Amino acid sequence: MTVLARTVEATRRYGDVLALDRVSVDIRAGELVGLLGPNGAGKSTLINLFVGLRRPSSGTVELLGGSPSDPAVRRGIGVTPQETGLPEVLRVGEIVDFVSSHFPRRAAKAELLDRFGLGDLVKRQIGGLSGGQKRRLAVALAFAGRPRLVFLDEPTTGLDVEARRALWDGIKAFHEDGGTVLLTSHYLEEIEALAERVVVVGHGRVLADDTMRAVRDVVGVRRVSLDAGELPELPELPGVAAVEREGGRVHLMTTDPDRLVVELVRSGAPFSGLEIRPTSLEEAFLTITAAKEHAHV
Ligand SMILES: Nc1ncnc2c1ncn2[C@@H]1O[C@H](COP(=O)(O)OP(=O)(O)OP(=O)(O)O)[C@@H](O)[C@H]1O
Repeated sequence: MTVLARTVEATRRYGDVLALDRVSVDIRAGELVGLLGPNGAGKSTLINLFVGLRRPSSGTVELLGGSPSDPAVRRGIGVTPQETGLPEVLRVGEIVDFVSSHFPRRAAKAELLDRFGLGDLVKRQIGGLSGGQKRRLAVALAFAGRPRLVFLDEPTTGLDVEARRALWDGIKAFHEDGGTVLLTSHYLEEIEALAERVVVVGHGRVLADDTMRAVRDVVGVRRVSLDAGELPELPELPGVAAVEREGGRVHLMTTDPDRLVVELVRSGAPFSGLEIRPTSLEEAFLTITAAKEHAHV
């Protein structure tokens, strides 16, 4: 499958800060990739390398078969950064025309605005839009030049559920037409709802890069919950990656729930209300991050 963007062993330092550490990632044509990681993991830095806003300290970055620093290459992509400032006095239709005019291929304005639920606002000044409408417009503008590849850095931050869904629909429609997307998000359900592939980053490193299902399966973390009654401490149990307490209820994260339950019964500790369930992506991701951190200590 054609690779549209690629980093090979890309490292980026800001002074003493190692924001990205030998990251190799391929974005292939037609993929919708979610980039997931905690604050400061290096997600924005990776996007900035791909779109030519930053250069790697070492390693290479390729974009659409060329260099991200080439403006002709960059015309093939669309970007919505984390923070956007749009001129307040321009009207919605005017800003779409302005942005589209920089590209050889332009999206149909009405269709673009409809896709992001902005169809009725074409004549509205940007200063008169709500925060959610502004954000949707900023994301819609990434699609104005009919790009092959779109980078969205936390596209739905600050949006309510309805606005978020309108935005998801716009992104999905682009992807269903064959478009390629790399998006970062703090909303894990967003990555789960949109992306087929997840790249998990932490401390500038790629911790996992696989299908959503595989990332879960590889981690394979299950949550074993039980009521431990009056017991102040549970006995030492094997394979527990993390423990959470909620009143009298204890949640144990483990990759081997069967063995844990056997050992729990063997220990003779009183418990009730046993429940085992798969973890959410967030829990899985926190567990991988914690495990890798542990491994590097
Ligand atoms: N311009 C800069 N100057 C100095 N340090 C920077 C700069 N940009 C980013 N960093 C640092 O690089 C690291 C990675 O930051 P980056 O913004 O890429 O993370 P992120 O995963 O996008 O975080 P967030 O989810 O908070 O947006 C952080 O430690 C950050 O403080």
